[in-house]
Amino acid sequence: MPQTAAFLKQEAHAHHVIWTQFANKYGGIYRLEIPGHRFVVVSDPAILPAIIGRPGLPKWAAYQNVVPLVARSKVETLFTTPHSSDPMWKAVRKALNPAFSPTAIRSKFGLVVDKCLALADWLEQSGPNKDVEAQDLMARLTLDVVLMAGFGIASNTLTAPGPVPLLKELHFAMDESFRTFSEPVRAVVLKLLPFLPAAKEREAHFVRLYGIWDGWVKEMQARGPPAETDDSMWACITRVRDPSTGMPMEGDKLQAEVASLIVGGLDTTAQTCSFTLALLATHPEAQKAVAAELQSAGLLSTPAKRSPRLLNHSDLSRLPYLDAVVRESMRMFPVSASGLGRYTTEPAVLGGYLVPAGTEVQINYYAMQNVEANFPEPQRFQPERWLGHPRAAAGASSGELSADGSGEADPLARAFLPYSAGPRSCIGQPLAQMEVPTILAMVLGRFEKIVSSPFLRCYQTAKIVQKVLQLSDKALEIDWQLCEVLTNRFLAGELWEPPSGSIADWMWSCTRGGDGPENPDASRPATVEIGAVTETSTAPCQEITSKDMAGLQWSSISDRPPVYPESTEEAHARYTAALDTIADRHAGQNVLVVTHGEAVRRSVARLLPWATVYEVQHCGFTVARRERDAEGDWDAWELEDQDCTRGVSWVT
Ligand code: HEM
Repeated sequence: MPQTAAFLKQEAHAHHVIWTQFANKYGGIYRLEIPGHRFVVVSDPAILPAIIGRPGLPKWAAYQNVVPLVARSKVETLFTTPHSSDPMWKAVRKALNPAFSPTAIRSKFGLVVDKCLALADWLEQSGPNKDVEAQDLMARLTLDVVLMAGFGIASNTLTAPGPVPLLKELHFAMDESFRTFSEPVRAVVLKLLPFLPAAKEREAHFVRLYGIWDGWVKEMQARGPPAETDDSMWACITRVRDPSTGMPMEGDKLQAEVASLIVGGLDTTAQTCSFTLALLATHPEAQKAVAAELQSAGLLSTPAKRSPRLLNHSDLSRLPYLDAVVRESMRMFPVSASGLGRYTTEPAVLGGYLVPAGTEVQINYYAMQNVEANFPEPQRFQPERWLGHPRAAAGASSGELSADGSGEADPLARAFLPYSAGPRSCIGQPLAQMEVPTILAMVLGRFEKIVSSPFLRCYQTAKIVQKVLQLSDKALEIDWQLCEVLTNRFLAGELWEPPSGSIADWMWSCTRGGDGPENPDASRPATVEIGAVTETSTAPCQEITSKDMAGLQWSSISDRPPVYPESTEEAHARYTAALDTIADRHAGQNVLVVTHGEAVRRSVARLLPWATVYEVQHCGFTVARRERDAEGDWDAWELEDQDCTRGVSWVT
């Protein structure tokens, strides 16, 4: 254990990264001294059984810093109790087991799906141009899930916009808890001088937080004793009896146990999802592989099948690539990045070194999962490394740890412990392992886009398709760059005005109800066939009502009309540039572009320069795709083979 370092030089928030650099340099166990603390930092999985196996080392004192998150007084919870030999800890853990049994978790699957659908609505209503904070949305979703699944409390934060009081107060309290450690003097000053504004503000936050916990406990108590068959977390907690008194839990202890399950199930799961989404957003090839997997399982929303079948529980075991993505994300960004702390009450031999009593033993899971020794090219997001390593074999899912640390034959699984292992492993792991892939499969499978020319016939076609595919209004964008060439032949000159007000005031007034060049098919019903569904609109040129207009949105990239008048060549260049821009803007999505025959003809001619397009029927379509190469650059566009049933035909 050769290393002594000055903690004060380290950036507290990034210490897991710095400690990982030390692990790369000094190995799987090293000593670190900071004023008042003597640490041993461990990232060698072979040493873990002596630390977190049975009986293992007790949790270190810093766990007490999180008690104020869940209770005003000093009480122990499942999470903070130092020793796994503690009779009360044993009683709580045992009582809670039924809440996390396979049957119980399976019964909550529908709830998670419902919450994901609420998230889908939220995102669709926000539209593509509004930035959303993924972590906030995931925290809302996981809060709604853990409150309802565990405690029967309807929080519905995904249907109520605005800040969520619990999240606000909890995150303040978490920050305070961290500052107790990183700024110990501040904590003492605020305690000694309660009249300081900062101390008063702090107190007000905590009062509100305890008020929320208290309110929920009272709500549950008001329901009366849970039924015997009830295996919710709340029901299980009410069955706990203190081994020393035989009495049920009450007061702060009861509140703290409830609150720590909610806290345990919240940011952990939410951050796992948002890290995974961030990694997929920055690795389009992986995103595409997930989409392909979802598609082959019938779970991806596509223009041809807008509403995929609803995810069912058995799908979760049939999505190996998504599972690999989640594991890779949890490897790179374990939510317990800063490590788990234990301490030695007596001299202990760890990794061949004699560690004196009173040493803080820090398990650095982040390092363990990010050092070259355990994972080749650890900085690379490589879900493929997990393919062929079944999840069941992973230490993370078994929660077990062999006595010598070598029991796990799979070397990857052996060094992958995002839920920890042994008796103090995450009790919520079965719930999280169902929740995370469900959320991701539903989020990644659902979203598609329609971008339409603003001309009435395109808009109406797009509207019909949108309805058939059950897309929200916000999924339909109008893009000026897709409109037909702007010459006198198509637009009556006297109607030309830049779109200062409603588009209906000027553009559609020249086409509404008429049968001139804008509406060659005005008298014919428009029929759109998508998959098995056929939608017929009997009046393609009927008036657009203000209700239709309500959800209309202009594409943020091309909300200005093209120059007028423009030459045919200018219009051709515009169509093809527009397609590229739309594709870039919606990379990774299936986008239906509704435009004019001439624009379709030009686009096909650009992709197949040797071909002559001889027919583009009304509502004819074709499919273009492009892929990224290994460097992340786009390959050339490819057009799917000609299919005469689609109404776009060419000869080569
Ligand atoms: C992706 C999601 C999750 C991750 C990565 C995660 C990770 C962990 C880890 C690493 C520990 C060990 C902590 C230590 O020894 O210091 C732990 C413990 C714990 N977790 Fe989780 N957790 C997740 C989800 C949940 C959920 C959904 C719940 C409950 C609803 C939960 C409740 C708990 C509790 C109560 C403990 C303390 C167990 C004990 O000491 O007996 N966690 N979790």
